[in-house]
Amino acid sequence: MSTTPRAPRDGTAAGTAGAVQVARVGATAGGHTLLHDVSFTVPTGAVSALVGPNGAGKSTLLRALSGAGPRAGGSVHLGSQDLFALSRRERARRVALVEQEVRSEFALTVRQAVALGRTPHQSRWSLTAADDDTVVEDALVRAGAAELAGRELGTLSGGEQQRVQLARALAQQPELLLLDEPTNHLDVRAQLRTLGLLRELAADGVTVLAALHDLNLAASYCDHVVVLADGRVRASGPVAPTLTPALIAETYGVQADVLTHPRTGRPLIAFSPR
Ligand SMILES: Nc1ncnc2c1ncn2[C@@H]1O[C@H](COP(=O)(O)OP(=O)(O)OP(=O)(O)O)[C@@H](O)[C@H]1O
Repeated sequence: MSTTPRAPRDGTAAGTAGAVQVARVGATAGGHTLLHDVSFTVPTGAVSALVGPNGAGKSTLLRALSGAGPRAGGSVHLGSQDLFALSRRERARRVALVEQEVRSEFALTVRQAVALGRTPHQSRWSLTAADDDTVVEDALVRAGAAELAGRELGTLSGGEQQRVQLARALAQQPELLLLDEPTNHLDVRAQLRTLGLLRELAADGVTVLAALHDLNLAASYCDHVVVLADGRVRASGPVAPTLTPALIAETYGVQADVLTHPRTGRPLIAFSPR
């Protein structure tokens, strides 16, 4: 078995079955409303970027969608499946969240940490399925973390930890992959490699939503964008018509010229202070 995702469970073709419909999702913490009736669609077969200024609510939203963080009302459907009608374990078989920080109370090797991604697929009676090791090795290779497999997690650099986090999520074989700033510790080559991998996963049928600060990375690799500000969706849709200079100015308070990349033909954003 490889980390190639499984076919959608309802038997319909990839491209429609795994789209995510987020409807009126809210979140509160510490007496503050962090998300206000957030609604948008994440298409499958494409990589979607979640962008917005610091404090916009991107991490809060990803945690709410995955069930890892608070959610106040609303619904999240993956295809026709209401994700919050599932048990936590069933949801973990379908949804993986790659967070910014690796948290572990135990001294784990990288391979052990990645193998934890298999937990939702293991039964109480037979803890390790025969093909789990293959899935873990494949995930390590695809995330560029194979050479780190024997290292202790706590000794890794930020960029190395980020690759391990991605490998753990791949080992989970999710249908929906949520990533919180998956490139923030990575050098430019590793950033492009990670975004390229996300595109491969999307082409294989995984629905991918990644919070990104780098709007040019989003414009180069993502097909769809959700723009969040002050806990509200300001815009969402295909990248080129959505990321306009006016929207960027209004959302980030900077002047932006949206050019056309001379080689790829995709949007290329040049910034200047207002
Ligand atoms: N437990 C909490 N209690 C009160 N406020 C919180 C809590 N958790 C998050 N917040 C606030 O909610 C807002 C959204 O935080 P969040 O981390 O989701 O933003 P973000 O868009 O991911 O930001 P960044 O780009 O800086 O990572 C911030 O203003 C943050 O301070």
